[in-house]
Amino acid sequence: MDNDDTAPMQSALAVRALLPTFRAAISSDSAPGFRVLRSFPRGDDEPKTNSSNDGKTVCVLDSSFNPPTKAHMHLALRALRHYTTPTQTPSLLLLLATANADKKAVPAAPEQRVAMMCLLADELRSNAATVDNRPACHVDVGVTTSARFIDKCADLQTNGYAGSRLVWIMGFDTLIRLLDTKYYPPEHTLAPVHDTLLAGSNRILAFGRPGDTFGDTVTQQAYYSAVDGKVAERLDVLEADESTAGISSSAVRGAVARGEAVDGGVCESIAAFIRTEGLYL
Ligand SMILES: Nc1ncnc2c1ncn2[C@@H]1O[C@H](COP(=O)(O)OP(=O)(O)OP(=O)(O)O)[C@@H](O)[C@H]1O
Ligand SMILES: NC(=O)c1ccc[n+]([C@@H]2O[C@H](COP(=O)(O)O)[C@@H](O)[C@H]2O)c1
Repeated sequence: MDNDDTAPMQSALAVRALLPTFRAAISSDSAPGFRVLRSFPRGDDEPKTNSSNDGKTVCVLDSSFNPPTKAHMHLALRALRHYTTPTQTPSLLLLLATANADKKAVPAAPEQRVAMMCLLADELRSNAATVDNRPACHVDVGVTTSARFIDKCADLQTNGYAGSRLVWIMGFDTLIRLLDTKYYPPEHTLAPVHDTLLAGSNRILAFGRPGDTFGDTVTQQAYYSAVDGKVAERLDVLEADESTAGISSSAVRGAVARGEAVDGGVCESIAAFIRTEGLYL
Protein backbone atom coordinates (compact mmCIF):
# COMPACT_ATOMS: atom_id res chain seq x y z
CA MET A 1 0.00 0.00 0.00
CA ASP A 2 1.51 3.40 -0.89
CA ASN A 3 0.76 6.68 0.93
CA ASP A 4 -2.12 7.59 -1.39
CA ASP A 5 -3.96 4.39 -0.49
CA THR A 6 -3.79 5.11 3.24
CA ALA A 7 -4.62 8.85 3.01
CA PRO A 8 -8.45 8.42 3.15
CA MET A 9 -8.17 6.22 6.26
CA GLN A 10 -5.76 8.68 7.89
CA SER A 11 -8.20 11.55 7.23
CA ALA A 12 -11.05 9.45 8.66
CA LEU A 13 -9.07 8.66 11.82
CA ALA A 14 -7.99 12.29 12.28
CA VAL A 15 -11.57 13.55 12.18
CA ARG A 16 -12.71 10.69 14.40
CA ALA A 17 -10.52 12.11 17.16
CA LEU A 18 -12.67 15.27 17.07
CA LEU A 19 -15.95 13.46 17.82
CA PRO A 20 -15.99 14.32 21.56
CA THR A 21 -15.42 18.01 20.76
CA PHE A 22 -18.27 18.04 18.22
CA ARG A 23 -20.57 16.11 20.60
CA ALA A 24 -19.94 18.61 23.42
CA ALA A 25 -20.46 21.60 21.14
CA ILE A 26 -23.73 20.27 19.70
CA SER A 27 -25.22 19.33 23.07
CA SER A 28 -24.12 22.50 24.89
CA ASP A 29 -27.09 24.12 26.69
CA SER A 30 -25.98 27.56 25.61
CA ALA A 31 -25.98 26.56 21.93
CA PRO A 32 -28.02 28.99 19.77
CA GLY A 33 -30.14 27.71 16.85
CA PHE A 34 -27.18 27.97 14.48
CA ARG A 35 -23.44 27.63 15.03
CA VAL A 36 -20.31 27.22 12.92
CA LEU A 37 -18.33 24.27 14.36
CA ARG A 38 -15.36 24.25 12.01
CA SER A 39 -13.97 26.37 9.18
CA PHE A 40 -11.62 25.52 6.32
CA PRO A 41 -8.85 26.39 5.80
CA ARG A 42 -8.02 25.79 9.47
CA GLY A 43 -7.19 29.02 11.25
CA ASP A 44 -10.13 30.77 9.54
CA ASP A 45 -12.53 29.85 12.33
CA GLU A 46 -12.56 32.76 14.70
CA PRO A 47 -16.18 33.54 15.72
CA LYS A 48 -18.06 35.38 12.99
CA THR A 49 -19.43 38.85 13.47
CA ASN A 50 -22.22 40.18 11.32
CA SER A 51 -19.65 42.12 9.30
CA SER A 52 -17.33 39.13 8.59
CA ASN A 53 -19.31 38.16 5.49
CA ASP A 54 -20.45 41.66 4.44
CA GLY A 55 -21.20 41.79 0.73
CA LYS A 56 -19.95 38.25 0.16
CA THR A 57 -21.85 35.51 -1.60
CA VAL A 58 -22.28 32.46 0.61
CA CYS A 59 -23.64 29.30 -1.00
CA VAL A 60 -25.58 27.29 1.61
CA LEU A 61 -26.03 23.54 1.24
CA ASP A 62 -28.50 22.38 3.87
CA SER A 63 -28.79 18.65 4.35
CA SER A 64 -29.03 15.89 6.89
CA PHE A 65 -25.63 14.66 5.53
CA ASN A 66 -26.47 11.10 6.55
CA PRO A 67 -23.94 10.53 4.97
CA PRO A 68 -22.64 13.35 2.71
CA THR A 69 -22.62 11.94 -0.84
CA LYS A 70 -20.90 12.62 -4.14
CA ALA A 71 -24.17 14.29 -5.20
CA HIS A 72 -23.80 16.83 -2.37
CA MET A 73 -20.20 17.43 -3.48
CA HIS A 74 -21.32 17.93 -7.09
CA LEU A 75 -24.07 20.42 -6.12
CA ALA A 76 -21.66 22.45 -4.00
CA LEU A 77 -18.92 22.55 -6.66
CA ARG A 78 -21.40 23.55 -9.38
CA ALA A 79 -22.83 26.30 -7.16
CA LEU A 80 -19.38 27.70 -6.36
CA ARG A 81 -18.50 27.77 -10.04
CA HIS A 82 -21.85 29.31 -11.04
CA TYR A 83 -21.52 32.30 -8.69
CA THR A 84 -17.77 32.91 -9.11
CA THR A 85 -17.04 36.30 -10.70
CA PRO A 86 -13.69 37.75 -11.84
CA THR A 87 -13.48 39.53 -8.47
CA GLN A 88 -15.10 37.11 -6.03
CA THR A 89 -15.13 33.42 -5.19
CA PRO A 90 -18.16 32.62 -3.06
CA SER A 91 -17.72 30.78 0.19
CA LEU A 92 -19.69 27.70 1.17
CA LEU A 93 -21.69 26.83 4.26
CA LEU A 94 -22.38 23.12 4.78
CA LEU A 95 -25.36 23.24 7.12
CA LEU A 96 -26.45 20.22 9.11
CA ALA A 97 -30.12 20.19 9.99
CA THR A 98 -30.37 18.28 13.27
CA ALA A 99 -34.19 18.44 12.98
CA ASN A 100 -36.04 17.56 9.80
CA ALA A 101 -39.36 19.07 8.71
CA ASP A 102 -40.70 15.65 7.67
CA LYS A 103 -38.42 12.74 8.54
CA LYS A 104 -37.54 11.04 11.85
CA ALA A 105 -33.82 11.09 12.78
CA VAL A 106 -31.96 7.86 11.95
CA PRO A 107 -28.31 7.08 12.81
CA ALA A 108 -25.59 8.43 12.38
CA ALA A 109 -25.33 10.71 15.43
CA PRO A 110 -25.04 14.47 14.74
CA GLU A 111 -21.34 14.55 15.72
CA GLN A 112 -20.59 11.72 13.27
CA ARG A 113 -22.33 13.67 10.51
CA VAL A 114 -20.32 16.79 11.39
CA ALA A 115 -17.14 14.70 11.17
CA MET A 116 -18.17 13.47 7.70
CA MET A 117 -19.02 17.05 6.68
CA CYS A 118 -15.44 18.02 7.59
CA LEU A 119 -14.18 15.25 5.29
CA LEU A 120 -16.50 16.55 2.56
CA ALA A 121 -15.17 20.09 3.10
CA ASP A 122 -11.59 18.86 2.58
CA GLU A 123 -12.56 16.96 -0.58
CA LEU A 124 -14.49 19.92 -1.94
CA ARG A 125 -11.66 22.34 -1.37
CA SER A 126 -9.11 20.15 -3.11
CA ASN A 127 -11.50 19.44 -6.01
CA ALA A 128 -12.47 23.10 -6.46
CA ALA A 129 -8.83 24.17 -6.45
CA THR A 130 -7.82 21.48 -8.96
CA VAL A 131 -10.70 22.07 -11.37
CA ASP A 132 -10.62 25.85 -11.38
CA ASN A 133 -6.91 26.30 -10.79
CA ARG A 134 -7.49 28.96 -8.15
CA PRO A 135 -7.04 29.13 -4.37
CA ALA A 136 -9.44 26.80 -2.57
CA CYS A 137 -12.55 28.50 -1.24
CA HIS A 138 -13.55 29.10 2.37
CA VAL A 139 -15.92 26.44 3.77
CA ASP A 140 -17.83 26.61 7.06
CA VAL A 141 -19.36 23.53 8.67
CA GLY A 142 -22.36 24.53 10.80
CA VAL A 143 -25.37 23.06 12.59
CA THR A 144 -28.87 24.34 13.04
CA THR A 145 -31.73 23.08 15.16
CA SER A 146 -34.29 24.67 12.81
CA ALA A 147 -36.12 22.46 10.32
CA ARG A 148 -37.72 25.01 7.98
CA PHE A 149 -35.62 27.11 5.63
CA ILE A 150 -37.26 30.34 6.75
CA ASP A 151 -36.13 29.64 10.33
CA LYS A 152 -32.62 28.54 9.28
CA CYS A 153 -32.37 31.80 7.37
CA ALA A 154 -33.34 33.85 10.44
CA ASP A 155 -30.72 31.89 12.45
CA LEU A 156 -27.98 32.79 9.95
CA GLN A 157 -28.97 36.47 9.95
CA THR A 158 -28.43 36.71 13.70
CA ASN A 159 -25.22 34.65 13.75
CA GLY A 160 -22.70 36.19 11.42
CA TYR A 161 -24.30 36.14 7.96
CA ALA A 162 -26.50 39.27 8.07
CA GLY A 163 -24.53 41.17 5.42
CA SER A 164 -24.12 38.27 3.00
CA ARG A 165 -25.93 37.38 -0.18
CA LEU A 166 -27.17 33.85 0.54
CA VAL A 167 -27.63 31.33 -2.25
CA TRP A 168 -29.75 28.39 -1.10
CA ILE A 169 -28.73 25.22 -2.93
CA MET A 170 -31.34 22.46 -3.19
CA GLY A 171 -32.56 19.61 -5.31
CA PHE A 172 -35.94 19.63 -7.06
CA ASP A 173 -37.57 17.49 -4.34
CA THR A 174 -36.62 20.04 -1.68
CA LEU A 175 -37.70 23.04 -3.80
CA ILE A 176 -41.20 21.56 -4.02
CA ARG A 177 -41.38 21.30 -0.25
CA LEU A 178 -39.89 24.76 0.33
CA LEU A 179 -42.68 26.23 -1.84
CA ASP A 180 -45.48 24.15 -0.31
CA THR A 181 -47.59 26.60 1.70
CA LYS A 182 -48.64 23.90 4.18
CA TYR A 183 -45.39 24.70 6.03
CA TYR A 184 -46.41 28.35 6.62
CA PRO A 185 -49.40 28.53 8.97
CA PRO A 186 -51.56 30.36 9.82
CA GLU A 187 -51.78 32.34 6.53
CA HIS A 188 -50.39 29.54 4.34
CA THR A 189 -48.79 31.93 1.83
CA LEU A 190 -45.23 32.25 0.50
CA ALA A 191 -44.77 35.65 2.20
CA PRO A 192 -42.34 34.20 4.81
CA VAL A 193 -40.18 32.81 1.98
CA HIS A 194 -40.14 36.16 0.14
CA ASP A 195 -39.34 38.03 3.36
CA THR A 196 -36.54 35.81 4.72
CA LEU A 197 -35.00 33.30 2.35
CA LEU A 198 -35.30 35.64 -0.63
CA ALA A 199 -34.70 38.94 1.20
CA GLY A 200 -32.09 41.34 -0.20
CA SER A 201 -30.28 39.80 -3.15
CA ASN A 202 -30.57 36.20 -1.92
CA ARG A 203 -31.25 33.49 -4.48
CA ILE A 204 -32.25 29.83 -4.75
CA LEU A 205 -30.19 27.49 -6.91
CA ALA A 206 -32.26 24.39 -7.75
CA PHE A 207 -30.89 21.24 -9.34
CA GLY A 208 -33.02 18.87 -11.37
CA ARG A 209 -33.37 15.43 -9.81
CA PRO A 210 -35.03 13.31 -12.45
CA GLY A 211 -36.06 9.82 -11.38
CA ASP A 212 -39.02 7.66 -10.50
CA THR A 213 -39.70 9.48 -7.24
CA PHE A 214 -39.32 13.06 -8.47
CA GLY A 215 -40.76 12.94 -12.00
CA ASP A 216 -38.88 13.23 -15.30
CA THR A 217 -37.10 16.33 -16.63
CA VAL A 218 -40.20 17.49 -18.56
CA THR A 219 -42.36 17.32 -15.41
CA GLN A 220 -39.74 19.25 -13.46
CA GLN A 221 -39.45 21.93 -16.19
CA ALA A 222 -43.24 22.35 -16.14
CA TYR A 223 -43.07 22.90 -12.37
CA TYR A 224 -40.35 25.59 -12.71
CA SER A 225 -42.32 27.49 -15.33
CA ALA A 226 -45.41 27.65 -13.06
CA VAL A 227 -43.53 28.79 -9.95
CA ASP A 228 -44.73 31.88 -8.01
CA GLY A 229 -43.54 34.99 -9.94
CA LYS A 230 -41.58 36.60 -7.09
CA VAL A 231 -39.74 33.33 -6.49
CA ALA A 232 -39.10 32.81 -10.22
CA GLU A 233 -37.19 36.14 -10.37
CA ARG A 234 -34.72 34.77 -7.81
CA LEU A 235 -34.58 31.16 -8.96
CA ASP A 236 -31.62 29.73 -10.88
CA VAL A 237 -32.00 26.22 -12.26
CA LEU A 238 -29.22 23.83 -13.30
CA GLU A 239 -29.33 20.19 -14.32
CA ALA A 240 -27.24 17.95 -12.08
CA ASP A 241 -24.57 15.90 -13.82
CA GLU A 242 -25.81 12.50 -15.02
CA SER A 243 -23.18 10.82 -12.84
CA THR A 244 -25.14 11.90 -9.74
CA ALA A 245 -28.45 10.39 -10.89
CA GLY A 246 -29.67 7.87 -8.33
CA ILE A 247 -27.13 8.94 -5.70
CA SER A 248 -28.78 9.61 -2.35
CA SER A 249 -27.87 9.23 1.30
CA SER A 250 -30.56 6.59 1.76
CA ALA A 251 -29.14 4.58 -1.18
CA VAL A 252 -25.70 4.65 0.49
CA ARG A 253 -27.18 3.57 3.85
CA GLY A 254 -29.01 0.74 2.07
CA ALA A 255 -25.83 -0.37 0.27
CA VAL A 256 -23.87 -0.52 3.56
CA ALA A 257 -26.66 -2.53 5.21
CA ARG A 258 -26.56 -5.01 2.31
CA GLY A 259 -22.76 -5.28 2.54
CA GLU A 260 -22.26 -3.67 -0.89
CA ALA A 261 -19.50 -1.24 -1.95
CA VAL A 262 -20.31 2.44 -1.40
CA ASP A 263 -17.47 4.15 -3.28
CA GLY A 264 -19.82 5.10 -6.15
CA GLY A 265 -21.88 7.18 -3.72
CA VAL A 266 -19.39 8.69 -1.27
CA CYS A 267 -15.77 9.83 -1.45
CA GLU A 268 -13.07 7.51 -0.11
CA SER A 269 -12.42 9.26 3.20
CA ILE A 270 -16.15 9.17 4.03
CA ALA A 271 -16.31 5.48 3.04
CA ALA A 272 -13.37 4.88 5.41
CA PHE A 273 -15.14 6.80 8.21
CA ILE A 274 -18.34 4.77 7.71
CA ARG A 275 -16.26 1.60 8.01
CA THR A 276 -14.30 2.63 11.10
CA GLU A 277 -17.43 3.81 12.93
CA GLY A 278 -19.48 0.80 11.83
CA LEU A 279 -22.26 3.08 10.57
CA TYR A 280 -25.46 1.97 8.79
CA LEU A 281 -24.91 -1.77 9.32
N1 LIG B 1 -28.58 13.20 -6.63
C1 LIG B 1 -29.07 14.42 -6.34
N2 LIG B 1 -29.48 15.25 -7.33
C2 LIG B 1 -29.99 16.47 -7.05
N3 LIG B 1 -30.14 16.97 -5.78
C3 LIG B 1 -29.75 16.19 -4.76
C4 LIG B 1 -29.20 14.88 -4.98
N4 LIG B 1 -28.90 14.34 -3.76
C5 LIG B 1 -29.26 15.26 -2.83
N5 LIG B 1 -29.77 16.37 -3.42
C6 LIG B 1 -30.26 17.58 -2.76
O1 LIG B 1 -29.35 17.92 -1.72
C7 LIG B 1 -30.05 18.48 -0.61
C8 LIG B 1 -29.73 17.75 0.67
O2 LIG B 1 -29.93 16.37 0.44
P1 LIG B 1 -30.58 15.36 1.47
O3 LIG B 1 -29.91 15.44 2.78
O4 LIG B 1 -32.07 15.44 1.44
O5 LIG B 1 -30.01 14.08 0.70
P2 LIG B 1 -30.75 12.82 0.22
O6 LIG B 1 -29.68 12.05 -0.47
O7 LIG B 1 -31.99 13.15 -0.56
O8 LIG B 1 -31.12 12.20 1.65
P3 LIG B 1 -32.00 10.91 1.98
O9 LIG B 1 -31.71 9.88 0.93
O10 LIG B 1 -31.54 10.55 3.37
O11 LIG B 1 -33.43 11.38 1.94
C9 LIG B 1 -31.55 18.37 -0.94
O12 LIG B 1 -31.96 19.65 -1.38
C10 LIG B 1 -31.59 17.35 -2.06
O13 LIG B 1 -32.66 17.63 -2.96
N1 LIG C 1 -40.62 24.21 3.95
C1 LIG C 1 -39.41 23.95 4.39
O1 LIG C 1 -38.65 24.81 4.80
C2 LIG C 1 -38.92 22.52 4.35
C3 LIG C 1 -39.75 21.49 3.95
C4 LIG C 1 -39.23 20.19 3.90
C5 LIG C 1 -37.91 19.95 4.24
N2 LIG C 1 -37.14 21.00 4.66
C6 LIG C 1 -35.73 20.78 5.02
O2 LIG C 1 -35.00 20.45 3.87
C7 LIG C 1 -33.85 19.69 4.25
C8 LIG C 1 -33.74 18.42 3.38
O3 LIG C 1 -34.84 17.64 3.68
P1 LIG C 1 -34.88 16.05 3.45
O4 LIG C 1 -33.70 15.47 4.18
O5 LIG C 1 -36.22 15.64 3.99
O6 LIG C 1 -34.78 15.86 1.96
C9 LIG C 1 -34.03 19.38 5.74
O7 LIG C 1 -33.28 20.34 6.47
C10 LIG C 1 -35.51 19.60 5.97
O8 LIG C 1 -35.85 19.94 7.30
C11 LIG C 1 -37.61 22.25 4.71
